Amino acid sequence: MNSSQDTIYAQPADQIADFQFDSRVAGVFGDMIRRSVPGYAQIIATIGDFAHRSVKPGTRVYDLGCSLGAATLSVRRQIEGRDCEIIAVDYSESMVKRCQENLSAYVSDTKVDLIQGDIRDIKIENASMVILNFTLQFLPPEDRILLLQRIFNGLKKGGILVLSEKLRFEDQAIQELLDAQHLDFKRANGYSELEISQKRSALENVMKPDSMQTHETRLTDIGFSHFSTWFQCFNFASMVAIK
Ligand SMILES: C[S@@+](CC[C@H](N)C(=O)[O-])C[C@H]1O[C@@H](n2cnc3c(N)ncnc32)[C@H](O)[C@@H]1O
Ligand SMILES: O=C(O)C(=O)C[C@]1(C(=O)O)C=C[C@@H](O)C=C1
Repeated sequence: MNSSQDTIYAQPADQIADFQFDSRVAGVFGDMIRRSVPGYAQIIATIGDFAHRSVKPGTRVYDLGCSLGAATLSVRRQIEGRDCEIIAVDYSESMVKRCQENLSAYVSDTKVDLIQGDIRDIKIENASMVILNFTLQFLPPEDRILLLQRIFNGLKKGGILVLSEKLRFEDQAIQELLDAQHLDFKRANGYSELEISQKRSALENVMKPDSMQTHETRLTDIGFSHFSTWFQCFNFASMVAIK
C-alpha cells in the first residue's frame, strides 16, 4: 500500500488541533501506523490467518474503522471461494476513497461492501468475524459497550472478534515503563521529540485507551465465551474473543 512519509507534526505549531482522520492523515496513514504501532504488520497478517481458520462459508466479515483497508485485504486473500462478504466501514471520506483504490488494485471473488459511515450505525448480522483494529479507542468511552453488544448479537455462535488497542495500565510504574518503551520505538522509527510531543497533544482528547482488565471484563460480561490476548508489545495489544 503506497503511502507518503508522515511529517504532519514535524514543524512547530502555535496550537495543536485535535487529531482527525482527515485527508492529510489519510495520505500518510500507512507510514504513520507502521512507525507508531509496534507489531502492526504482524497483527495485519495474523488477522488474515484468523480469518482463514474461523470464517465460515456464506457468512460476513466486518472490518470496523477500516482506514486504508489493510485488514480487509489481509482477510480477503485468505477467504477466496467461500461465498463470503466483507463489510468495511469508515467515517472518513479520505480514508474510504483511498481504501477503494487499494481494494481495486487486486482481483478477488470475495465481495467487499465499502461503506462511508459511522460504525455505531451499521447493522451487524450473519458475522463469523468482526475486526476492530485500533478503532474502539477512538469511540467515546460511553459508546463502546453498546457497539460491542451489537457485535456480539451479530456474530454467529463460534464467531470471533479481533480487537486491537493501545492499552492503559492501572499500575503506574508499568504505565510509565511501557509508555517509555513505546516512545523509544517511535524515536527508532525516525520521529523527533517535537513530532512525538505534538502528536501526543493532538491525541489527548480523542483517543482514550482502556486497560486490559476493562476489555476482558466487558467482553465476558457481554457474553463472549472465551477471551485471550494473542499479541502484546509494550502498550499495544490485540485480543481475540469467541462467541
Ligand atoms: C487507527 S485507525 C484504524 C486502522 C485500521 N483498522 C488498520 O488496520 O489499518 C482508526 C480508523 O477508525 C475510523 N473511525 C473512528 N471512529 C469511527 C466511527 N465512529 N465510525 C467509523 N469510523 C471510525 C477512523 O476514521 C480511522 O480510519
Ligand atoms: O499512541 C500513539 O502515539 C499512536 O500514534 C497510536 C495510534 C493508534 O494507536 O491508532 C494513533 C493514531 C494513528 O492512528 C496511529 C497510531
